[in-house]
Amino acid sequence: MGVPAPQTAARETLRPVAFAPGWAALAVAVVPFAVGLRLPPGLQYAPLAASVLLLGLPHGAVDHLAVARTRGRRPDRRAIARVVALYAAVGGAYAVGWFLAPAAAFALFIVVTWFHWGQGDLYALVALADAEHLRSRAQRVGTVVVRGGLPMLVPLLAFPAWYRRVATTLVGRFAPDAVAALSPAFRPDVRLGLGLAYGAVVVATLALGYVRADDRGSWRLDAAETLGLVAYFALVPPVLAIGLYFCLWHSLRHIARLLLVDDGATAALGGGAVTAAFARFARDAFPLTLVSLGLLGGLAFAVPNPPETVPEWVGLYLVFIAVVTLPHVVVVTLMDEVQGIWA
Ligand SMILES: CC1=C(/C=C/C(C)=C/C=C/C(C)=C/C=O)C(C)(C)CCC1
Ligand SMILES: [Fe+2]
Repeated sequence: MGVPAPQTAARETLRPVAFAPGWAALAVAVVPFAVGLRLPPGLQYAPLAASVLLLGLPHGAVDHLAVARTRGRRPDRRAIARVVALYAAVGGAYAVGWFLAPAAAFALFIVVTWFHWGQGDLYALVALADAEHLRSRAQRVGTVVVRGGLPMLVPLLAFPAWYRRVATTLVGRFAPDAVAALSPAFRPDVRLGLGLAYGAVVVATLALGYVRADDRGSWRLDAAETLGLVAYFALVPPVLAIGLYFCLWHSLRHIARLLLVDDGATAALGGGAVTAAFARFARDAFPLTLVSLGLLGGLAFAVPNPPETVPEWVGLYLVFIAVVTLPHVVVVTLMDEVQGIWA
């Protein structure tokens, strides 16, 4: 992938900012659980709650500008209107789907997040970490399956009861009994089968990358992150694990990507002004983050069983995230296309 010259310096500045906080936070979070301590459940919801304003929700609130910028254009009214229409049509249809078939909508949420978080990490590897070991499209598809499966499948294998509880909370805003349709996914034999198939894809993808690598530096990074995340999602209870990962891993990497298509931010980063670049992002993301909060409040009134407890509010928030993630994935896939991430 060709990187335009002004971006080279910006990328150098951004790389540690995009990667290090995620590595550090996840490594620290593993420690108490690895030595057998427990954290109060109230605390475990904190990162997901914080994601409403910090990094998480805002990382998608620049979608209306992102496609045009990725194409090297200034986002004009028509470009913004197209993205708003995409959100209304795709997000709107999926929101209706949650009311009509909540269990199926939940299953789709997991599949879509699997793809989306996988594609986010593929970008980080290819464009930020210069992963030259990922040469073919097959390897890149394998990497998306591997990286997305870490947050979506490993918790199902390690913490099925938590997973079911969260599924029940989301589906329960609509139809409490509907969650029974998801029961097969929690059966030990089904989980074992999924775990074995997934393990085979992890081993095959990493082995192929090892064979194809000239200089093994980027392969080592890929393998270390993958195995580190297996340990992380196997040890840290999922609400906490996903809350931290969403903010400091997925969203931070995506914000770094957004800064690299914003000429003003790229210029600031080229001069080492990291804070100024992130301030530009915050300014761009602010209006639609506010709109999102309004829509989330509206959703709370619209669902048959409005949320009352913190876990139920977090469940409703996740339904809202699901609805906005589907159009967000279309935007990010267009960015992938323009930037040749799957080449
Ligand atoms: C919290 C949680 C879960 C699901 C979280 C999901 C699916 C989050 C998706 C977020 C997205 C798509 C953000 C946008 O980039 C699981 C896996 C059921 C396990 C239990 C805890
Ligand atoms: Fe995202």
